[in-house]
Amino acid sequence: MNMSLNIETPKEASQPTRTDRASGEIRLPTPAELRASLPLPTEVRAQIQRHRESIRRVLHGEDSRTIVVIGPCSIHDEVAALEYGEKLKKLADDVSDRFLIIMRAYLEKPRTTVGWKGLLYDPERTGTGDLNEGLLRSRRLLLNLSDMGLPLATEALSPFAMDYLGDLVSWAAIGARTTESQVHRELVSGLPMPTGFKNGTDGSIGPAINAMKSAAHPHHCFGVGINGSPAMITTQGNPDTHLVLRGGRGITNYDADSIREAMDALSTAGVSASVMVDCSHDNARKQSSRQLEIAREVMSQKRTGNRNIAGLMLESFLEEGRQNDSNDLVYGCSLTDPCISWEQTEELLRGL
Ligand SMILES: O=C[C@H](O)[C@H](O)COP(=O)(O)O
Ligand SMILES: C=C(OP(=O)(O)O)C(=O)O
Repeated sequence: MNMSLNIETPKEASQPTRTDRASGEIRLPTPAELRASLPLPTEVRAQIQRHRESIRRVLHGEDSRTIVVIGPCSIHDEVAALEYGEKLKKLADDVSDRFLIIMRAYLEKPRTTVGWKGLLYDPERTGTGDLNEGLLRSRRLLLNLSDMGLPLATEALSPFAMDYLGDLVSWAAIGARTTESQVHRELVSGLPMPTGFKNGTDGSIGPAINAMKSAAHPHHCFGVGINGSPAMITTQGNPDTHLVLRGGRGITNYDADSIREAMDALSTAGVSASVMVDCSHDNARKQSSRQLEIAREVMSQKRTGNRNIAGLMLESFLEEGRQNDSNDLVYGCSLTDPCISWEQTEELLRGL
C-alpha cells in the first residue's frame, strides 16, 4: 500500500490562519542572515574549535585541570559584561595551569513562572520584548567577548537560539527545567560543543542521565534550516555530555556521598562519569557567598582522589549579590540570582 501523503501546496500565499492565542508575528532574520551581518572571523572560529577540544580533553580525563564555568547569572548590561570579561581573561591566563576558565555568557533565562527572560528576548527590559534587537546585541556581545580569547558558556534554552549564536559558544548547559525535555535532548544531539545536563529542580539525577543517553544518539527532528525554512534536521549524537549537580528542592548534592552516588549511577548507565558541581542554585540556597565554601569543599574532594570531578560552576559578577530592576541600578550587580563579587572571585580562584 502506498502510504505517502499527497499534500497540495497552495499556489498563492494564503492569509495567516492562526486560530490559537498567539496574537503577534514579527519577522526575524534567518540564522544565515544574522551570521552574515555579524560574521565570525576565521581566526576566532579556529580559537573556538580549540576551546571545545580543550574542554573535551578535561571531560574525558586527558587533561587533569578543572573546568570553571563562571560569570554573571544573566547579562543585562553589555558594558559591565565586557569589563568582567577583561578581568576574567587576565585571571584565566594566570591560573591556566590548574583551571580551564569559561565565561558564563547567559543570554536566555528560564523562569520558574514569569520574569525577565534575558538580553536575547528583552534587551531593554521593557517587558514588550524585542528579539530582533536581542539577537543583534547578543551576537555582537559574544563576538566581542570571543575576541578577548575567552571560551564562552551559555544555556541552550530556545531550540532556535543556538542556530543564531551557537558558533560562538564553547560549552552549553541544559538547565534543570529542561533536562527532561525531548526537544532539548534532540537539540544537544546536534550541538558541536560539550554540553552539561543539570539535575532536575527536584534534585533527581535520573532525567539528566537519561538525557545524556538520548543526546548521544542521532535523532530526526523538527527544526529551522539555516535559510529560515522549516526542515527535518538529522543530528549525529553528542559524545561530550556530562552531568551538572546543582542541588534541588532545597537539598544540596555537592558532598562526597552525593557525588559518589551520582558517579555510580552514571557508570551503571554506561555514560560519562564526569561531573561538574554547580556551586550556586539549590546548592548555595541562593546565598552567593556559600559558593565559596562549596567550591573549596569540592576541590578538596578532587585533590583527595575524586578524579571524575571535571568542573565547577560559579555565579560571579563585578559586585556581590543581586538587585531588583529599577531606574537606579548598581553597575555590575546581577538582576537575577545573587553572584559573588569580583574580589571574592579572584581570591577564590587564586587560592584554590
Ligand atoms: O539562574 C537563574 C534562576 O535560578 C532561574 O532563571 C530561575 O529563576 P526564577 O525562579 O527567579 O524564575
Ligand atoms: C538557570 C540556571 O540554572 P538551573 O537550570 O540549574 O536553575 C543557570 O545556571 O543560570
